[in-house]
Amino acid sequence: MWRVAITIAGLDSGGGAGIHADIKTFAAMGVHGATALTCVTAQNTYEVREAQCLSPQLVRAQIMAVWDDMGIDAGKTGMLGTREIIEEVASVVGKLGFPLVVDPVMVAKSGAPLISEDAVDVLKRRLLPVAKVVTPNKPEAEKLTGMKIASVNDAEKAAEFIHKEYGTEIVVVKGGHLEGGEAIDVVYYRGSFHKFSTPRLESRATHGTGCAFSAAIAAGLAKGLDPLEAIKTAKQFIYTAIKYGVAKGKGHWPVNPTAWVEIPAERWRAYEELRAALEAIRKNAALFAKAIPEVQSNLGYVIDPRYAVDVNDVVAVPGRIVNYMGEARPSGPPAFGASSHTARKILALVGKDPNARSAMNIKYSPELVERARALGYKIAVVDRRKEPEEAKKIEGGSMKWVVGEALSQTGGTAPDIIVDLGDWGKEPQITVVGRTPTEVVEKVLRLLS
Ligand SMILES: Cc1ncc(COP(=O)(O)OP(=O)(O)O)c(N)n1
Ligand SMILES: Cc1nc(C(=O)O)sc1CCOP(=O)(O)O
Repeated sequence: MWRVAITIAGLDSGGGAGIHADIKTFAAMGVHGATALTCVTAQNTYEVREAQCLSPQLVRAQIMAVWDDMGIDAGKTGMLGTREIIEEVASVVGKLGFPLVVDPVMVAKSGAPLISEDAVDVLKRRLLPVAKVVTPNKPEAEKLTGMKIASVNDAEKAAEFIHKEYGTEIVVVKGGHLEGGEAIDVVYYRGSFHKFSTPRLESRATHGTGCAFSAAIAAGLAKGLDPLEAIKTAKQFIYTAIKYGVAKGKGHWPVNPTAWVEIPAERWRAYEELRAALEAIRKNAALFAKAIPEVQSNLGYVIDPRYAVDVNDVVAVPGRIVNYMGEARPSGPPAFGASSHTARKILALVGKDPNARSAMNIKYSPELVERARALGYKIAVVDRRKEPEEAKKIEGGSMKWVVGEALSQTGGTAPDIIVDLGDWGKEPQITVVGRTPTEVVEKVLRLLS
């Protein structure tokens, strides 16, 4: 069943915070997202240039238009701009009664005010009493309580104070601005404290964190999750959104709410692509068997390089592709993290050429190199005897060195094949490179045919 969540918030023209962050979050969390726009800001990752708010009546009309048509299962507020808008939102939410998460946005990361000074009191006295959850960060909690917050203990006192003073049922004081190796959020709920923590990320991608976090809680509530479950999931969600942030802009980069669904989707796509390519090898098993080297072959495929961190993001064949009685056979179904050499080679390749996402090692022979030349393949030849001792000592250093040498011959874009002439105790090999495993398999087939 579809659930509806509404964001009552401002627009950030840079798309990092405000309603953009909220709607991306709603979509990633699987709820239908609706909007009541409060203010328009001309904003990017480093400054707010202009801001203009709509009339309170128009904000109410947007909420009512959604309510009258599909109902609202939960909502959240972000930038509310003026005291009049806050009063109107408090009045309409109080009447409709859907669970509301208030992100008490006061100042943008760039330092610009997002709410007028005289509105903070209205937010405390009118909006917080009708909210189910409020999610202040340290400076916001300090402003709401008048307390200084320097520790988890202080955060607990502030959370309890906000509940008792303003009546919000659940208070989440976020730990992003506190010191320590873990970012600990403190939750006050029904007389008890709960802590949710994730490792602290030293990331530049923090624009929109408060927006996406509160939207994720609202999405959880809209789906009917227990509030603590909704907060716990939102914490994991925002960790992912920061870790895989959008590396764009001159200031604080935008968080990436879609990483939550894009990464699992990418892994599935990569798995399926590799499976299809292995099927093509099976169909030509006798031909491929001739190309299996002593160390055996592997075929790997990395997920979208924006999300690739290490060998666990490369899908390959566990136990490699072997020559079994004259037929090439994958030893098992594809798995992530199944390859070391091929995976490192691919990671080094995509680090320089984002299109070179797949590779397979095959047996070296001068005839195959000649055939590649005849086919017009772009070829790089690497002499492993020249590999410096330092590269050999580093984990995965050799693969990086081979790829670096190869791409220095081809102007920075990946060749079709890298010919590795081997060294003492190192079998010479050919690595066939392509955008997808299917393309790699096709290139190998052409070489062997
Ligand atoms: C339109 C708009 N709404 C909210 C914000 C706040 O976003 P940000 O500055 O990233 O701070 P957090 O709330 O995410 O901590 C904004 N800048 N613009
Ligand atoms: C053992 C070996 N060495 C290679 C090289 O290119 O030097 S390719 C290879 C076989 C594949 O290994 P994996 O399963 O770790 O990808």
